[in-house]
Amino acid sequence: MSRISKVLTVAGSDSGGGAGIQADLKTFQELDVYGMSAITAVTVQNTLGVTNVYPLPPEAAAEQIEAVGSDLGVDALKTGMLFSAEIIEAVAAQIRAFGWTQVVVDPVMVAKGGASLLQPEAVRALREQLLPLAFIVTPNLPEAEVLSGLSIRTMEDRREAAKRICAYGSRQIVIKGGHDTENGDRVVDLYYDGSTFTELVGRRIPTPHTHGTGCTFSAALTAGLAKGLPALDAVRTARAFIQAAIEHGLELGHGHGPTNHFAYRRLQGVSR
Ligand SMILES: Nc1ncnc2c1ncn2[C@@H]1O[C@H](COP(=O)(O)OP(=O)(O)O)[C@@H](O)[C@H]1O
Ligand SMILES: Cc1ncc(COP(=O)(O)O)c(N)n1
Repeated sequence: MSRISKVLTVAGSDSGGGAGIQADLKTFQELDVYGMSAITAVTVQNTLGVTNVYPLPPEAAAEQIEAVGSDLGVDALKTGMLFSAEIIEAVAAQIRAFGWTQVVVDPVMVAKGGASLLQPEAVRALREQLLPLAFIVTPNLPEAEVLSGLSIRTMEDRREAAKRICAYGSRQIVIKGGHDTENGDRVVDLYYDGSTFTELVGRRIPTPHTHGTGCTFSAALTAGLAKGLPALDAVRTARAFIQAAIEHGLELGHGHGPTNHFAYRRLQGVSR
């Protein structure tokens, strides 16, 4: 077998299996990369919501990253739920120490049910410590508003927010459009590489089962980068992966169900 790409997720655990570390590892597996994890927090969560969050000590995140980085090696990594400024600082310090550049920052702030996954006072650390290390940052619309300080109504607002967020140091950005219900039957993600904007337009699937869409998207993007895809191609693959996963949602649980991580591979007819 040719050399397998190695991918690390630094994120929170979702006991329900649809978001966080669990979504990331499933996505990595489906995209034929070797998945590793550094857990930052354990959430008590199902499709109905998050009922508790147990953050781990910042050293726990740092030591897990050190363990995999020093032994197995990391071709690309993503960050998800980081919860506190102290964990962000510990994670950023490891990324700097290893000199990793293929870094996808998914600036997770709030779960779909409304529970906070990032302390409000940690936003500054996210902007100042982590964004300068990001190859691509992937906020949803509410996260883009917090990071840019702008209220985003129009595509023009979104482009301005993208520029402002990139000014913190991220090389590229995708502002995801899942929360924008003004676009009718379209969902539009906006990609910006520091000079050019690209709108990725997909069909909006009318479903409540979108738990873990952001995690899954950023995990697929990270897998693509690890395999050496150019950034925009990795973004397009991640869009296709999440589109299939939402379209063939599993309808599990009694609330916002998870997406279907098997769907993309099955639709591609890829066999291993
Ligand atoms: N109903 C939907 N139909 C199709 N694509 C969607 C839908 N909801 C979200 N997406 C896609 O899923 C990804 C995650 O989007 P979003 O919901 O904005 O992020 P988050 O899960 O971080 O809140 C994006 O690529 C977005 O376009
Ligand atoms: C542990 C954890 N991390 C992230 C999310 C956000 O999920 P989404 O991808 O739906 O925004 C979540 N609900 N739980």
